[in-house]
Amino acid sequence: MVADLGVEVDGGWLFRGLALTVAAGECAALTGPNGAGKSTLLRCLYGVQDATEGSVSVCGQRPDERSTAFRRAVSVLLDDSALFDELTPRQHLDLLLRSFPDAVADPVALLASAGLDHRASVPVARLSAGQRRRLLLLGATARPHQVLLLDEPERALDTAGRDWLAGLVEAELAGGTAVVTASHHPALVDRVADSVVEFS
Ligand SMILES: Nc1ncnc2c1ncn2[C@@H]1O[C@H](COP(=O)(O)OP(=O)(O)OP(=O)(O)O)[C@@H](O)[C@H]1O
Repeated sequence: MVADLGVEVDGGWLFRGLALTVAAGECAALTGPNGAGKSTLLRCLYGVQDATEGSVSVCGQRPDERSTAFRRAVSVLLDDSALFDELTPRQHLDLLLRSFPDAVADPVALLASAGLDHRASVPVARLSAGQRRRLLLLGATARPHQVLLLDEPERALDTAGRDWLAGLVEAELAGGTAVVTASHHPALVDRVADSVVEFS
């Protein structure tokens, strides 16, 4: 995935010499303090930020979020991932599944799995932060992908939501997805992840 990667910010190295390889069905967790560079690495992997040095290859491709082939291979939940306030969870999933006709997913079952069935027809603007997070995670996992990039997916989730998230990532791994996640969630870092990259 990455070799000898370095990102320089304001004349100093945020990180340098970073190597990371994640095989299909494996999960790498990125940990470390706020501001250490975890989100920056995820942005480099999705092609929305350039590294200063080193190489990045995801699914054999140079990351480029404008490339249809890349977007079909790599799904993502980043800091700035957003929803349409006026659309309902059901409308979001219908829209997504229309965009990816080969996605095998039942929106009713998906919403129920995330505990959102009773909020399926409520505009997103009226959902709680945790409910919006659950919908973003459904969106990221329902579309076709081989690689899943997650930035602190546990944010805003309650205890049950965090358990659901851990199960969701485990199911992704069982299905052969390669997962890279920045996380402070012990279940993801200590139990689910196959490797941990500690930022400092
Ligand atoms: N292109 C850039 N220009 C300016 N500053 C940048 C750039 N890329 C990253 N940074 C800075 O690098 C630092 C690392 O940010 P990043 O969001 O990657 O940290 P993080 O480990 O994900 O933190 P958190 O745990 O708080 O989410 C921040 O201070 C950020 O502002």
